[in-house]
Amino acid sequence: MTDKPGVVVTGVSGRMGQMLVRELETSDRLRLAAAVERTGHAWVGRDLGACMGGQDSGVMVTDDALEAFSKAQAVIDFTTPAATVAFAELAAQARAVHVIGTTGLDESDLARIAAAARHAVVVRAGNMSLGVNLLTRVTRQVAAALDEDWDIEIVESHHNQKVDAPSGTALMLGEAAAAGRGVDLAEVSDRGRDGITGKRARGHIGFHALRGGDVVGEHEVIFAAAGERIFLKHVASDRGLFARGALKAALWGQDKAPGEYDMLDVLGLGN
Ligand SMILES: NC(=O)C1=CN([C@@H]2O[C@H](COP(=O)(O)OP(=O)(O)OC[C@H]3O[C@@H](n4cnc5c(N)ncnc54)[C@H](O)[C@@H]3O)[C@@H](O)[C@H]2O)C=CC1
Ligand SMILES: O=C(O)C1=N[C@H](C(=O)O)C[C@H](O)C1
Repeated sequence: MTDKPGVVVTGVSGRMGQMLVRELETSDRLRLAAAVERTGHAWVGRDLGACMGGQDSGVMVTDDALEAFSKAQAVIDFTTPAATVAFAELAAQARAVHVIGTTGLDESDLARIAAAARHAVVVRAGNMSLGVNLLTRVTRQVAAALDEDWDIEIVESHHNQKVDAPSGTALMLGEAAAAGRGVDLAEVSDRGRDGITGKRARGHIGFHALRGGDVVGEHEVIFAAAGERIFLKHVASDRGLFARGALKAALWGQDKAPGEYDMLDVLGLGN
């Protein structure tokens, strides 16, 4: 028996799921309690270690999320919006800390997550890295210091398997820029441009998504004015970065009151 908090990894066969398992293997603060995949997935019912190409680990992959969550203190979830909303309700029932990395969540998904957070701790961020979260702070400061003579454009690049755009990180950066300017992002957001779009609207924030190869994640905020430009850029070259951030959040959440938190809270970067 161990007193390390137990973690359930959902979407365990995914890019982030497998990275989380690898990080948990070497963690001296947390342990893997269970591994969840979607019903019908080839890994369900098999030993996780063997599925990942190694020795049997004694952890069987399951599609019974509630049963898995009831054995753990935290759920780390990088899956899909539909799965994440369902898991938020189940994690709240199990009173497990729910760390959400899933992106592409819409307003109704966010409302259901907020409802679940009345009963349990939820930590949600479109990016779990220290660098990006720090970049949101810097973006907000720069946007606050500049007026609308400075056009703001956000460019993101990801691998060719990514299914949502703009990325969760790009939206975090857009929210930060809008907050710095004191405007509502929904009212000034321009998503890509195509055709006869007309001139750029003053004060708008543009988003552009590149997809290709195995790019882990790159984000750039460009402030462009007459005669000069400022570039703020973050490059992620290792998904382990996001997994380690998620583990930190799972541990941080253990003694917190129910509610919704983000990585700025976890990293102590303030709001
Ligand atoms: N916040 C952050 O720092 C990061 C967020 N992400 C986000 O995490 C999500 C996953 O990314 P990847 O791992 O690259 O995707 P992926 O497609 O490799 O993995 C997703 C996994 O979820 C599983 N899944 C889907 N529905 C499920 C269900 N109902 N129950 C259990 N498992 C289910 C899939 O079978 C798959 O194995 C995306 O939304 C991505 O944008 C990715 C990296 C970092
Ligand atoms: O899908 C990914 O891979 C990533 N998704 C997150 C996002 O949407 O910003 C974080 C990171 O950029 C990798």
